[in-house]
Amino acid sequence: MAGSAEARKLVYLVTGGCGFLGEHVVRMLLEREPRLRELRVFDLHLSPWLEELKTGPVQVTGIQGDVSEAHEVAAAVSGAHVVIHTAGLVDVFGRASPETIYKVNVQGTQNVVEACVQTGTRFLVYTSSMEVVGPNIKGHPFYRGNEDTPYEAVHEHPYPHSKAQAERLVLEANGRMVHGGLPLVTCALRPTGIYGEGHQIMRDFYHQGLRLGGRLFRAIPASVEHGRVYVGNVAWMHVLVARELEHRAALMGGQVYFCYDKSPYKSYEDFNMEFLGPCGLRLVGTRPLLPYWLLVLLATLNALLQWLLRPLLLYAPLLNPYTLVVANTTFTVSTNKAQRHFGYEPLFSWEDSRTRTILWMQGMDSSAQ
Ligand SMILES: NC(=O)C1=CN([C@@H]2O[C@H](COP(=O)(O)OP(=O)(O)OC[C@H]3O[C@@H](n4cnc5c(N)ncnc54)[C@H](O)[C@@H]3O)[C@@H](O)[C@H]2O)C=CC1
Ligand SMILES: CC(C)CCC[C@@H](C)[C@H]1CC[C@H]2[C@@H]3[C@H](O)CC4=CC(=O)CC[C@]4(C)[C@H]3CC[C@]12C
Repeated sequence: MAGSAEARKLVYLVTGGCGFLGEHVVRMLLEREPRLRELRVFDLHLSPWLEELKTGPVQVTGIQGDVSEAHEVAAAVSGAHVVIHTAGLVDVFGRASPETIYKVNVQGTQNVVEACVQTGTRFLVYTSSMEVVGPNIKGHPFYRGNEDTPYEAVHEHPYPHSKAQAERLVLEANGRMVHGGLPLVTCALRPTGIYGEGHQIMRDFYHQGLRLGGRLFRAIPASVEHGRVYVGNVAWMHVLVARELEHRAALMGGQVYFCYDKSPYKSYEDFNMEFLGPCGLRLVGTRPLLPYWLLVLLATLNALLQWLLRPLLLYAPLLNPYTLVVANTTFTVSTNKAQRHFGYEPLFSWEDSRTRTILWMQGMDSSAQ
């Protein structure tokens, strides 16, 4: 009877449901949560593909709204059993002001928590980030660490700072009484760098490579490991956590989990080449072509130009002092906490994840011609 009309009783809300990760969470819920009756997709901008999802057995409701507007959030949350809060302003390039980042990421999350409390929603899953831990600006390596590995988290950049504050709000809300007198159960998932179908930065690297005659130039030593996780597995973790929070509230409530899978440990650039290579690009150099001090200089120059040009135009290149430190500092996780706490196993093998990402990139290539 799984999936039949009688078994379908739950209402889920996914904030940021039209984003890169959000879309995968939405599609995964429709495929793998047979108890779903209604799926609310809340986003600043609703995507056209939502319409195609409205023909199935689950009622899919698109809600155009802003997480920083408390009344809009409360209206969307009211009557939902579970909230998966993925909405966020992902900006490490200086496109948005620090104030806007805080408003969306911190105030928006506070609004979600308060809406749960006011309206009686008991289960809240928050998409946090590896960035709440690091890499820190001192460039300390985090080598295959887990949720308990000590690390000096120093947040000066608005994005990681806002994600850390938001994560704390979510975890501190665990156990608060919601309307109706039952306790709120919350937890936070911390993906490392997500990749897969729809990944904008991968798209940017691909187009940059095409502009450079099919070449990219190595900037980071191959020995610097950067944690990556496939978007389908991150979505699957969200679906599992949302399902299991009810049954394992005492164990999982207030906990953080890194998102991990079997993606190999590699440098940021070598990992990208797993997909860009089969699309015809080549990474030039076995060692960085430019010395590190020159990259630091260029990154600083970019930051200066951004500041000088701000009154006239938005200059926000990929390279800045923050992204250089993140890309140039080892940060990888090795943990089985999600497996121990709620039986998580990656749904997609590394081979599947790789193939799916390559096919997406090749499709993007032909649709651009
Ligand atoms: N992309 C990555 O590598 C990682 C992302 N994350 C987190 O995962 C979450 C999703 O990130 P992505 O899918 O990569 O980003 P994204 O930018 O593709 O998706 C974010 C979604 O949130 C929506 N949104 C932004 N501001 C909003 C607002 N004020 N009200 C309502 N909706 C709003 C956007 O319209 C977008 O659809 C974020 O919370 C991010 O911090 C965490 C770790 C790594
Ligand atoms: C040309 C440079 C030397 C290399 C630029 C690469 C950078 C743009 C990216 C390297 C590492 C990425 C970040 C990392 O994967 C962790 C992240 C987690 C998040 O929650 C959001 C995205 C990001 C900050 C991601 C952003 C791009 C990089 C900095």
